[in-house]
Amino acid sequence: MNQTPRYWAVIPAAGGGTRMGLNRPKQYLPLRGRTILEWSLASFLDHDHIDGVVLVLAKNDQEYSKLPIARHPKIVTTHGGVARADSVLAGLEAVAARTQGFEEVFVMVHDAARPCVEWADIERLREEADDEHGGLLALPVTDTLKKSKQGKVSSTVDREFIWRAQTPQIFRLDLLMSSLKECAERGLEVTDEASAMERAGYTPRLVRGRDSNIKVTYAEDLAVAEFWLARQEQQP
Ligand SMILES: Nc1ccn([C@@H]2O[C@H](COP(=O)(O)OP(=O)(O)OP(=O)(O)O)[C@@H](O)[C@H]2O)c(=O)n1
Ligand SMILES: C[C@](O)(CO)[C@H](O)COP(=O)(O)O
Repeated sequence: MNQTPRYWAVIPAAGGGTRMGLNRPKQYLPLRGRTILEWSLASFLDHDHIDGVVLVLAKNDQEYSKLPIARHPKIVTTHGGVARADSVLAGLEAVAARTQGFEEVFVMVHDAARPCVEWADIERLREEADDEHGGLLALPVTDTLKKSKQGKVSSTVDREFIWRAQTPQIFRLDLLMSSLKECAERGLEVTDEASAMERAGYTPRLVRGRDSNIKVTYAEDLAVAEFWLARQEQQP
């Protein structure tokens, strides 16, 4: 049994991007000379500690094979499912098939729709959160939070302990797989990996991320992503 920890990335890219309101999945939209997907993959492909990247594509994906990145030796593809969690689980199974014989495998799950993630943040997350609890990039909220009832405020939420979850999220492969499978078996919907780990009793570490690591969800997010990428290019 090889005892050196190994690191893989899983990039779920099987969504349809319905909230963008366009007729193609948002991960293939152009942004500063590349697709959103290529930006989201870039820092993982450049990362020496990451052995491989599993890219999870929709079964009917027509676009990935046309990209130059499709020939990248570090990328393996597989097919996703109906919900994001199904796609992530498919990606984890592909990692498991390629890492047999390694005692400790960590996996970083990162949305294909977060193109502005920075290499340094991926590395900080890897260093700070590689125990059995894992961790995620996240940011404390800065707005006052209201709970609504029929369009009116029912209460104000104490924001002191509220953080916004981002990706990447890092977990031990075996623990994340079993946690996600358990949620699926119990019919529990989870919108990120940390939720599945929390339900299994773990306490993932919150590693401070950046405002720039946005998830491109609505059409207006494209200009924001463009702004952050331009700014990153200007930095030394
Ligand atoms: N069945 C799914 C659903 C989502 N995703 C991926 O999960 C990430 C975050 O999901 P989201 O922003 O919700 O993307 P979409 O599902 O594409 O968007 P929408 O909900 O607007 O349709 C994206 O990279 C998306 O491709 C996936 O791999 N498989
Ligand atoms: C995983 C995630 O990006 C963390 O903020 C988010 O939960 C994905 O949510 P979506 O509803 O699939 O866009």
